[in-house]
Amino acid sequence: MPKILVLNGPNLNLLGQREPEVYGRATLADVEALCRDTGARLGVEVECRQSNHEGVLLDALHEAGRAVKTGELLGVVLNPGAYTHTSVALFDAIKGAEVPVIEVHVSNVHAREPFRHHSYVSPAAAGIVVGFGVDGYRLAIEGLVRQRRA
Ligand SMILES: O=C1C[C@@](O)(C(=O)O)C[C@@H](O)[C@@H]1O
Repeated sequence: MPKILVLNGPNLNLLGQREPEVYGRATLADVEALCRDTGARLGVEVECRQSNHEGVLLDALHEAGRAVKTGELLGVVLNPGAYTHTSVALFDAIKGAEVPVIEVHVSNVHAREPFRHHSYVSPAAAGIVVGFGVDGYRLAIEGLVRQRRA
């Protein structure tokens, strides 16, 4: 069965308790269950990982790039959290590993503080889903599967 990696970055382990007026009440476990259910409906296995460490995210993207080349992985659904707005290294990893990435943000970053308006990840992304709450993960998985099966 083809696979998708759902990769969550810093502070997303706090979903559900973290600023619920911005991010809602769903926990990371809820999000991961939603992702696995979405994958099951589409005939895709979903692996979920979360890290608060930039280097761990980079290593996961490099590994994902290798798995895409062997045909084992379709791509990555990535919520880079605050690294979205700071990390040239994430941009370089996505480009360098040649991994199809759908960037997801739970909140509408463009309606928030100006420092959230710029993303280093977006120019390297194959698609972007912003502002749909945690349902954005479902939309991103559906979009990635459609893109990769087209
Ligand atoms: O950690 C996050 C979460 C976020 O990526 C989102 O999902 O809305 C938006 C980022 O600006 C923020 O730093």
